[in-house]
Amino acid sequence: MDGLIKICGISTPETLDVALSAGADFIGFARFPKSPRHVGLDQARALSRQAAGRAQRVVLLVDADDAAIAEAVEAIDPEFLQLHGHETEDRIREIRDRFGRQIIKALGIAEEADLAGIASYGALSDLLLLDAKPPRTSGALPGGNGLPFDWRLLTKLDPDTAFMLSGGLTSDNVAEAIRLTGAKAVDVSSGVESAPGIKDPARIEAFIKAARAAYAAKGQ
Ligand SMILES: O=C(O)c1ccccc1NCC(=O)[C@H](O)[C@H](O)COP(=O)(O)O
Repeated sequence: MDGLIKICGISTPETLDVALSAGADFIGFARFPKSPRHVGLDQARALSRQAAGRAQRVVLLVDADDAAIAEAVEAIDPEFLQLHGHETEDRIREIRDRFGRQIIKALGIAEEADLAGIASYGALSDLLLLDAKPPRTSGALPGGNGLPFDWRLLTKLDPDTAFMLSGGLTSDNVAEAIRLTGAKAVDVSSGVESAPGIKDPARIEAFIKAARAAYAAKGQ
């Protein structure tokens, strides 16, 4: 896992094309109706076909039941399921075994104590996503809030810990985030948007260019 970039919350063929052409490694499709990035099944099916073979397709789910996972898997045929809720270790095992897809488990980080979950969730995940904890305000989304956490917390981790970093990343701060945390994969949503749910082609290209340059500077 080296030098990877995920663009999350893609919902149009035009912005998908920009992300793929700019070299995104992962494309995330949100299946969470409260999200401004939520995609319907038919829309997701078409976008997934467009991305097939060009990037890893990720379905983002929040505490989804089996029926919701099954319909997303049927429509999108994703390589990865991203679990962005309060899924327990047992539930993650069950989802992995039942649906046979690679797992990205998101873990919210706000303070040092939150790092405790990294070992156990990391062992159950193909990729562990370290994201900012959502704000406590009512109606806040579980992710995609454009808020960074204190990246210095991650400097306490064993340097061999593999994780994907997200939360408030932009083309302006992604190089510093990679340099400081040693992240070998980064994920962005709000930072490549002009408004919630509206992806901006120029920001997608700028983000991918900045992340690639930062990885290259580290020889990745
Ligand atoms: O993006 C959403 O709308 C969303 C909704 C519910 C749960 C997770 C969500 N996004 C997860 C992601 O993978 C985002 O890329 C990640 O949280 C970073 O978001 P941002 O800080 O906006 O870049």
